[in-house]
Amino acid sequence: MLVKKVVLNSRPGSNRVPDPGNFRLEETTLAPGLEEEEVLVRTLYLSVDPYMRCRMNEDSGAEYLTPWKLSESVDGGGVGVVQSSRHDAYREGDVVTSFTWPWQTHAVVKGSILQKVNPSLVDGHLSYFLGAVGMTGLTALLGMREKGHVIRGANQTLVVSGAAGACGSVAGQIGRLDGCSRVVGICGSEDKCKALVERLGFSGAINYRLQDVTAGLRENCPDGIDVYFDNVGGDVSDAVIAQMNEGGHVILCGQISQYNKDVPYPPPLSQETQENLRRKNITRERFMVLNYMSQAQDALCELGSLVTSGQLKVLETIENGIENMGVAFCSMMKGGNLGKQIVKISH
Ligand SMILES: NC(=O)C1=CN([C@@H]2O[C@H](COP(=O)(O)OP(=O)(O)OC[C@H]3O[C@@H](n4cnc5c(N)ncnc54)[C@H](OP(=O)(O)O)[C@@H]3O)[C@@H](O)[C@H]2O)C=CC1
Ligand SMILES: CCCCCC(=O)/C=C/[C@H]1[C@H](O)CC(=O)[C@@H]1CCCCCCC(=O)O
Repeated sequence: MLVKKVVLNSRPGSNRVPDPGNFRLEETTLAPGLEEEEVLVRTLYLSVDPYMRCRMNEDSGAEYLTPWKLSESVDGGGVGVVQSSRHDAYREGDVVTSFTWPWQTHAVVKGSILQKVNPSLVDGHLSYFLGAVGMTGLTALLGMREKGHVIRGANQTLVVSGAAGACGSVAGQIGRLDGCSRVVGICGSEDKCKALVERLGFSGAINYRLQDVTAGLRENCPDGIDVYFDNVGGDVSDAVIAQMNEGGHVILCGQISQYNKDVPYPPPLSQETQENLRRKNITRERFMVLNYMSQAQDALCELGSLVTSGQLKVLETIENGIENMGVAFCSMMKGGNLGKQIVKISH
């Protein structure tokens, strides 16, 4: 069978913005037949995610991330359908997902990398398994619950950076559903600010590209900030932490503003921000969703029922075609996505 695949064409270098030309589309032939434990899958949707920027480097900078190899198939989150199987757990027609799905139109994979999913959990919106009812939704839900210390009725203000993205858009909604009295998002466009307030029920939104973040926070958070879901790091996070209340909590989810720079993860904080954290006794704990997979099944069921009951709104940006994987990835890294960036590969 002739299939299309995306390989890493070149590395951007650890201090540069990635370019779609860093990826290359190739054709390859899948050998007929399957070995024992193997599964032939057809790809429906692929995910592009910020951590992939680190996998483009020769040294990913994180112990749990392996660098992609030059001229080899790239991989990440994917969802698809089983076409044939020699693994006991999978049958033709099953919908399956994986964190390490090859960027190919079809692929032969080991059954052990797959998990079977139930389409009724997402009312048939299978791309949600890569977003709100998948890895980024889990990150938002479990990150808020494990590190946010939200107490219903405690009149807490939550601020979310990267708020119109995949994790941020769900984290803000979970904060509201769990009882925060004010939820303010920080993001990079007027359209995104509008979507946060009008579609997702955020109390306010700040466009960090146009507005002074410090002034915007003073206006939107008159009682200070109790919980901060941090997706971006850098200057935006310094400004948020400066207005946090005594005993507040930072959920250190990601630091995308630093991923095109040659710095370790998590990147070092300024002296002033370190001093702010210490003086106000603010916790700032690293959260990594992969460390909480024992809670994943229950959390995914909760996310699924919040979505299907309409309590959790889902935002997605869908690009079409495997040839556009690099375009979609680079666009997401620059803020081209509203909600989860997905690429549709086949029907
Ligand atoms: N800890 C964990 O287990 C996990 C962590 N993450 C982390 O969560 C964060 C969000 O990921 P995800 O939701 O998938 O991605 P998003 O859907 O949020 O997409 C990335 C967004 O980052 C914003 N951005 C890009 N550059 C900057 C910058 N310099 N300053 C501020 N914002 C910027 C852009 O939005 P805008 O228009 O607002 O600039 C862009 O849309 C990332 O840091 C990621 O690494 C993700 C999954 C799991
Ligand atoms: C170095 C920057 C990491 C910032 C945090 C982040 O984005 C983490 C993302 C992971 C999250 O915990 C769940 C995931 O799916 C992301 C990692 C995926 C791991 C795949 C590993 C594949 C491999 O390296 O072989």
